[in-house]
Amino acid sequence: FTINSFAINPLSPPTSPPTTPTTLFGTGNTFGRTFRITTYGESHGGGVGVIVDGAPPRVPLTRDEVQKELDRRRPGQSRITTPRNEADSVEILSGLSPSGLTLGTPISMIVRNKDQRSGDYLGNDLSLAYRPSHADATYDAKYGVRAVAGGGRSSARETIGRVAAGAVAKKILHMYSGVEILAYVSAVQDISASAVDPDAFTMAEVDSNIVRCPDQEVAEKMIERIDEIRKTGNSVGGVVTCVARNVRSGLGSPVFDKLEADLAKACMSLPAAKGFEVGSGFSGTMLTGKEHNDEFYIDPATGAARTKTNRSGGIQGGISNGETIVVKVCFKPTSTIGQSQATVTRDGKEVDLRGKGRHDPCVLPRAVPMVEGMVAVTILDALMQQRAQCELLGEEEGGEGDPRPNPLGKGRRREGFDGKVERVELKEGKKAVGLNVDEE
Ligand SMILES: C=C(O[C@@H]1CC(C(=O)O)=C[C@@H](OP(=O)(O)O)[C@H]1O)C(=O)O
Repeated sequence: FTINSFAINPLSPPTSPPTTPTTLFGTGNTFGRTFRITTYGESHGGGVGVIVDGAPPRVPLTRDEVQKELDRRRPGQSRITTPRNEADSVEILSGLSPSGLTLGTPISMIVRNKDQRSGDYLGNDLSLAYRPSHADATYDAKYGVRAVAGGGRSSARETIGRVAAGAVAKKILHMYSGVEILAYVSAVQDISASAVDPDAFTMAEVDSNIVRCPDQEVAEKMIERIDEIRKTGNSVGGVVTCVARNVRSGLGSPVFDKLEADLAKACMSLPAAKGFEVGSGFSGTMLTGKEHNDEFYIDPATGAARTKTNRSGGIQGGISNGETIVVKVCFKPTSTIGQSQATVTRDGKEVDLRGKGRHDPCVLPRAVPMVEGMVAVTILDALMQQRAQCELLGEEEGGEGDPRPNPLGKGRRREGFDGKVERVELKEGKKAVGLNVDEE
């Protein structure tokens, strides 16, 4: 039994290319190209974790830095999250020197499951019938077998590996250029926080309440709503907004690997994610081009090219432009609820099923570190590719030999800029009204 062997007859050359190992790469457990993460483990198995491959060597990394992020994600942290009580204590098994520097070799991190209660799933209705809108039915359709207890790989526990990898990526990005990746809950159902400044809110503000919304008044209303819904055995969804500050320009590879396409895949692969937006997103369709375009100007403080507004969400043409990256991810209401709903059994009978066990009435507060982690992994991967391809010969952005005459983006400064912004007239600058000049 061989999958990759390809018999080559020297007299009749092959008409199609041989199957390469990469064409088999469809199992879905790995994300990233240069900074690559592979998660593993089921919700009720021995443990869950991640292998991070491609991290640069000589980065100081402590277990506590990873644990800090996992503590923000762990279950049982408040009355509005699942009561499953896990400390989610991480062990770093490989990839670190005795003095705590990354070795450049795979970093393996594991969290052992401690508080699984498989009796919530096994030997009762949940083992026979599919939870409506959960991954139960589709996993069975795909594999013909599933980890009934706890939902296996489809459980939010899988995100432990992503958050741990995200902690490593965040650290490296911060060391590189002070990149700061922060998310918050911007909506729970129709209750939304619209006055949060993407450049100003802090992690301390986000984490100062159990729903993780930096607008305290709105946070209270969100918590009230989740409490109400929790008491009825039901669930609600909402939106996480994530910003990445101090990201340099030039990240993202046209055409299929645009930064926003990679970010969308990263975020949409989180459990319960159902929608993704960059910058103005869907609301941008209400504006005209004249209203929507982010006009450029020269920043009088730095001489760099900047945009006056940021409807692009920091990405133009699939490439970062040096402004703050802003994305939104929407999460559906948790599918496992304590109310009875119509469904079917594995052997094709119609039944009513009521969810059992311990579940989040709203996944949003715990989704915050998950989104941050995935955004960090994606941006670091794009940064490493940029350095590998476009700056291989040393022309680092803003460094010696940089071929770009004027730097782009908020964190940049034009060499020798004297604070005087020059203004010139282009030949046809004022004339053009309407796109089709021939019609005039
Ligand atoms: C435990 C976590 O979330 C779990 C996600 C989840 C699901 O169906 O996705 C079901 C629950 O698991 P269990 O039934 O084993 O208690 C949640 O508690 C976690 O994220 O760490």
